[in-house]
Amino acid sequence: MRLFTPEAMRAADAQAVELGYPSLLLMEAAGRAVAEAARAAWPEAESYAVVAGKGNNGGDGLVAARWLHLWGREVRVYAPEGHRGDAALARAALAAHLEIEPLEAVDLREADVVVDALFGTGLTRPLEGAWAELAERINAADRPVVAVDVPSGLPYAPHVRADLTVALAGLKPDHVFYPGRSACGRIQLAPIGLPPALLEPRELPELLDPETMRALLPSRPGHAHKGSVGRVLVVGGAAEYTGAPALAALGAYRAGAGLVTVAYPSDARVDPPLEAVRLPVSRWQDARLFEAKAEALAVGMGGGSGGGAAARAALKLKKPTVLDADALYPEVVKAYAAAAVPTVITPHPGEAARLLETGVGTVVQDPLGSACELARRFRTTAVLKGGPTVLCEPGRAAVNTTGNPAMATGGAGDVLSGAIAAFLAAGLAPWDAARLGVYLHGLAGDHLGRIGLTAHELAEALPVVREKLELGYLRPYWEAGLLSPR
Ligand SMILES: NC(=O)C1=CN([C@@H]2O[C@H](COP(=O)(O)OP(=O)(O)OC[C@H]3O[C@@H](n4cnc5c(N)ncnc54)[C@H](OP(=O)(O)O)[C@@H]3O)[C@@H](O)[C@H]2O)[C@@H](O)CC1
Ligand SMILES: [K+]
Repeated sequence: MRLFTPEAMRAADAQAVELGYPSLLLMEAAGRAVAEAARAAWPEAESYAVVAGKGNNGGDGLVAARWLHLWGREVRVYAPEGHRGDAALARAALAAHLEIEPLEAVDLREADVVVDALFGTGLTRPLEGAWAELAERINAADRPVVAVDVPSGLPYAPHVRADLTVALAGLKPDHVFYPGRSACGRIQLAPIGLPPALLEPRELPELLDPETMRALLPSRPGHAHKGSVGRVLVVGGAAEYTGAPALAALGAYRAGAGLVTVAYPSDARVDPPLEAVRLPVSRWQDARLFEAKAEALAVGMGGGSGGGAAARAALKLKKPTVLDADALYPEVVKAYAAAAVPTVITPHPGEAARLLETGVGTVVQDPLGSACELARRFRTTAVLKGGPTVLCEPGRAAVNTTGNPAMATGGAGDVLSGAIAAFLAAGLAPWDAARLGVYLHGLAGDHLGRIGLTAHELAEALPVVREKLELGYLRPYWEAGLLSPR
């Protein structure tokens, strides 16, 4: 599954038409899918109000109105004049059954459900005047709202707030990024007949789904031993951050590492898990660091002001490395790129801004663009943490579909770095280790769910959700009937 920009969606649509697929069939499938989704979501509803706009989103609404009417529901339809193309045909088909009232007559008092078909992906600017007023009225009516494709007005304000959004053909940024996502309510993806080949353009970001992630899980052969399934060296810790390396070690073990060694300054009271090998060093150039048995490293967590020095020392091992927190300085990450060491960097927006020498606001406003700039500038796999976490490496990008705001808690990032390092150590390429680590970590957060969860619990939940994934129990959130994780 890919994340479609409105332009990419239009391009797929146009390609289907070029291949000979009649565009009216797409609109018919879209409108009917909306009607079916509304009927399934509110089976008791008898009366509907369909508020349609002047473009194809409105056309979809007119098709939905016809089907709801044919199924015996009470339907009032409000739409402006002047539809063109397929929307005009949808209007003609509806007009054979029902009177279409002007938008000035909108009355939502008798409606059990409101269908919002004002604007979809063709919106080019914020709603104003009468259009803005209509969106506000839909919200004020306090009725269940089903949005056609996207809640009208997004990504700007004002916009409709829906209970159910029927995403047509593919998911778009407002179904995935905030604030759009919180205005969508439940999200249901409706295939409308586009040929599957048009729905997987490789240049668009991938939305992580359970099936793809399951295929990445490293296998555990019967003759496995602790030295054969991936050993991780965690390098970090400082006087004031003693928990971070311990949580990274726990994350690595809970993601399946065979052996974890934790190297930390001997004057810091780091307390690694009982199962870890301890490597207190009085200086980062200690020879024992370079002899540590590990196939991958997690570096920088809780490193404080010594994080850069720790990362420079760890670079000498020349092993695949996750760079986090106090290792995330431009000169450090550039040194790894220059040494051609495979890296995954895991910044939060503040650290990403530091690396890109820009403001946090810029990063938050365009997470995908920022992650891709990090990947390009530092020749690395970039994991930009957030809601949702996005990933990029030169030539490809992905958006995570698991996780929730309860995971905004101290130490959660350390667990993630440890988990990604465990997958690197198991032999996965940086892109696969990063995607799998991020996906499982979010899944652990969704499994725990409640605000107040701790990083420690996140690590503990990793084997539980891994098993669910392995057994094929999971479905992507956009499949019918599933709640989007906020
Ligand atoms: N595979 C697919 O993708 C399929 C997509 N389908 C559907 O098509 C939808 C996209 O349809 P669309 O392109 O006609 O755009 P839509 O959102 O109806 O609005 C366009 C109109 O709004 C206007 N306008 C813009 N901003 C405005 C503003 N602020 N305030 C006022 N007016 C504004 C703009 O004109 P403008 O004023 O900019 O000249 C234009 O007249 C998509 O979401 C899906 O529902 C399906 O039918 C089948 C297959
Ligand atoms: K809409």
